[in-house]
Amino acid sequence: MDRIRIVGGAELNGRIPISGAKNAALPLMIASLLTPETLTLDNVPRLADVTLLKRILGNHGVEVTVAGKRATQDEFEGDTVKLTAGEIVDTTAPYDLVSRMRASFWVIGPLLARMGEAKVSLPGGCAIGTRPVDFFLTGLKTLGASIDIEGGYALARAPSGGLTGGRVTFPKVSVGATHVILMAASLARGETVIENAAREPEIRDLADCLVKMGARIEGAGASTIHVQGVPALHGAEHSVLPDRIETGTYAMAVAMTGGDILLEGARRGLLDAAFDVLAEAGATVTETNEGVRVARNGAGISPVTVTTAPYPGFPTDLQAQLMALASRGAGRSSITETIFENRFMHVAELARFGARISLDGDTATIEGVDRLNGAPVMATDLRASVSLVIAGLAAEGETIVNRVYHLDRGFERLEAKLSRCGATIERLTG
Ligand SMILES: CC(=O)N[C@H]1[C@@H](OP(=O)(O)OP(=O)(O)OC[C@H]2O[C@@H](n3ccc(=O)[nH]c3=O)[C@H](O)[C@@H]2O)O[C@H](CO)[C@@H](O)[C@@H]1O
Ligand SMILES: C=C(OP(=O)(O)O)C(=O)O
Repeated sequence: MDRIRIVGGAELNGRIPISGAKNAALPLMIASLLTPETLTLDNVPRLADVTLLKRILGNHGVEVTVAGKRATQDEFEGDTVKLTAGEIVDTTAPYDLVSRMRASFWVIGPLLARMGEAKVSLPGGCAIGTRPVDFFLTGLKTLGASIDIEGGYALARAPSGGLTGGRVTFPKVSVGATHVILMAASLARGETVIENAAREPEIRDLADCLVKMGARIEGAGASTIHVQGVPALHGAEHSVLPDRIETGTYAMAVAMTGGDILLEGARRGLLDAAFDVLAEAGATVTETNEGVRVARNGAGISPVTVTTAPYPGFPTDLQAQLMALASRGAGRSSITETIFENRFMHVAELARFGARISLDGDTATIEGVDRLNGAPVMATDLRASVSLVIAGLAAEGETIVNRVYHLDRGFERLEAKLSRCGATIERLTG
């Protein structure tokens, strides 16, 4: 099993290219199931989750071709992926594939809308909470579907005339359920109104692509979305938006190690809440026409008080990375996690570096320390893993991060991106 070895203590200086967003690429690829024509996606990141989704879509009959753009190892441009679901050959998404990635459950929306049926295993994904799918199922029922849970699968059927529009009001903001109802409603008869919709930029990105495919959607990016269903969608070309979580992660890294990094292609406006917190912590954040520049020179890290929230609030997917940063703060920080009930697995691992963190319910209190010391640590989920990398970069001495397959789900060529900025970081294979 691969591990990552880091020798910490160096500042980060230089440029880090930001990849296409995992959490946009996945629903965009799934949207290819809605049309028999070709959907061409540009700027698709090379990630384990993308590879797995290609397999899942292939199982349904989607032809996937990839045209990589990189001629040399130093080029970080994303892939162009063409997806053609000419014929859906299988409406079942099996357990062994779906259990490995939460987003694979989302095929239920387009399969049901286009084929009138879907049998999809209940999902897996990062172990950060119970993560039920009740909002998806209630929402699809509102569009007329019947749903049974049998043998660990959701069996969904549309009425004989297909799905019909309806008013879907989510009790709580859900990114995945918003993606799924958006896709299903695009091919339903009549109007669907989605209330308390997620406002994450990845929702807007999916909606923009669906509109290029012929969907009629208004309000994506706001809490109420109106969809007028159309009988069929067609092919389109779309470029995946930059990854705001990757952006925030490298921004936290340089805020922690010190130095000056240009996050190429990043957009500040996708991540205002996190950049505001970084500025409060002592980093300088400047938007340029090439991306976002983050620097911390000389000054220490100020403590912060942060609560995670749905967009435009501070993202839960940056909570672990912020905790790593706060562990070196000059004083007491407080971080409250409101999205997932079990997203503190990194606390025990950060303690191995000498971080002083105590937990009380959904709130972590972090007493900043003057130095962290490198240690062997274990990655537990995607964002927790990268918080350990950040801590390792700032710690004195050697850190070994075990179970790095979590990192490969969401961070493209992490070691290459960091080592070109002065970090001592390498992958130990086998
Ligand atoms: C692939 C992808 O885009 N993953 C992101 C997506 O996950 P995901 O779409 O799974 O997260 P949701 O927004 O659905 O989850 C938000 C909350 O709603 C709850 N819930 C959700 C659905 C449901 O049917 N019932 C229910 O109770 C969840 O357990 C959680 O407490 O948004 C999360 C919140 O920003 C991010 O951390 C993930 O990185
Ligand atoms: C939690 C995440 O992914 P998933 O929803 O696929 O588990 C994530 O991207 O941080």
